[in-house]
Amino acid sequence: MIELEGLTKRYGQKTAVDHLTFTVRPGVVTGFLGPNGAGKSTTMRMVLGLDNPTSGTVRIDGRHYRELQEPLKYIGALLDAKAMHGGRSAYNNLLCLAQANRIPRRRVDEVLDLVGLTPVAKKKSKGFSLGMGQRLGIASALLGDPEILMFDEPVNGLDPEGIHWIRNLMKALAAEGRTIFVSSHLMSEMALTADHLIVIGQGKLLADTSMADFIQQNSRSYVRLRSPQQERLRDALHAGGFVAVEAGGGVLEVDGTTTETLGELAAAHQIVLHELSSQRASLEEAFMQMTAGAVEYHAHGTDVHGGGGAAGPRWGETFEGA
Ligand SMILES: Nc1ncnc2c1ncn2[C@@H]1O[C@H](COP(=O)(O)OP(=O)(O)OP(=O)(O)O)[C@@H](O)[C@H]1O
Repeated sequence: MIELEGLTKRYGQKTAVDHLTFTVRPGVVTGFLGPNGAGKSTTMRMVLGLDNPTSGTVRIDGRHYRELQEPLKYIGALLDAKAMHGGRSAYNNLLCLAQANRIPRRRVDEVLDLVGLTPVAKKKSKGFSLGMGQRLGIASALLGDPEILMFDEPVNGLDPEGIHWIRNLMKALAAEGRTIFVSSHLMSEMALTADHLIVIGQGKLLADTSMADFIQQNSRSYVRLRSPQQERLRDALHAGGFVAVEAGGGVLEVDGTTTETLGELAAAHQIVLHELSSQRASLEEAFMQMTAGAVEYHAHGTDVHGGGGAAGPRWGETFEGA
């Protein structure tokens, strides 16, 4: 378990992390989400004692990182995959780490096998592709067989096969009862991986919620209808107490109902339908719209939020306790 209490980090005038209080629990994958510059990496560095908080505390199973003896056996982390010694082989990188932490040599072979790097174990890591580097970083995180694992943007720059592999690995580690904390700025990726979400924007906690609740609250579902008898359809919907919104191209959208209900309503009025479909707005869109007010670095001259802009609802207005 990782527990943050009022965790704050200031760099001069800049508050990178602002009174964060939350708990990362075992047995599930917890996604740590926020736009670029939200403070995710700074938070993770403080968890590992690599940065000192300005105020507040962070505890790993009740203790500060510095109080842990042989910390790799408690918590493993992938923060910067390039942190490895490029002139050493993958095997020697891991062996040095193992020896410094009194971890048996055979564990090096085990983790190399686990991440699929055995065939290139003797190759210098500076020649590794981004994906191989990520795998080596993950091998080092797993070396001490820790109960807690933390990954900072692990799928950055990976190909689909690599992304799939990391996703399944994290799920499998959580299923073993471990605490998995993984950061990303991509909602779509988190939706496939995480069971729980912590969302921050400009260093502040915006949401601490289960993925199921997040999806339920943020992905609008509606029914799409098209008919050559649009006027009659609109009247029938209105008479039935439904609010139909015109979406252009002869399409009507109706919230809060099902295709079954509307199909039967149309049949009862003998209205011909050319389309009757259930739709769900993308979670990525909802995330971008909701974090719009907390985005630090906007692209100039383009609307990076696909029209959502800062007018969308803000995080924290949607979630209690945020
Ligand atoms: N050493 C530092 N000195 C000054 N400012 C810093 C330092 N480290 C981080 N910051 C600032 O703190 C803020 C949070 O940065 P951080 O890297 O933690 O965000 P992030 O959520 O991990 O972003 P990204 O998704 O881009 O990696 C940013 O505004 C960043 O510029």
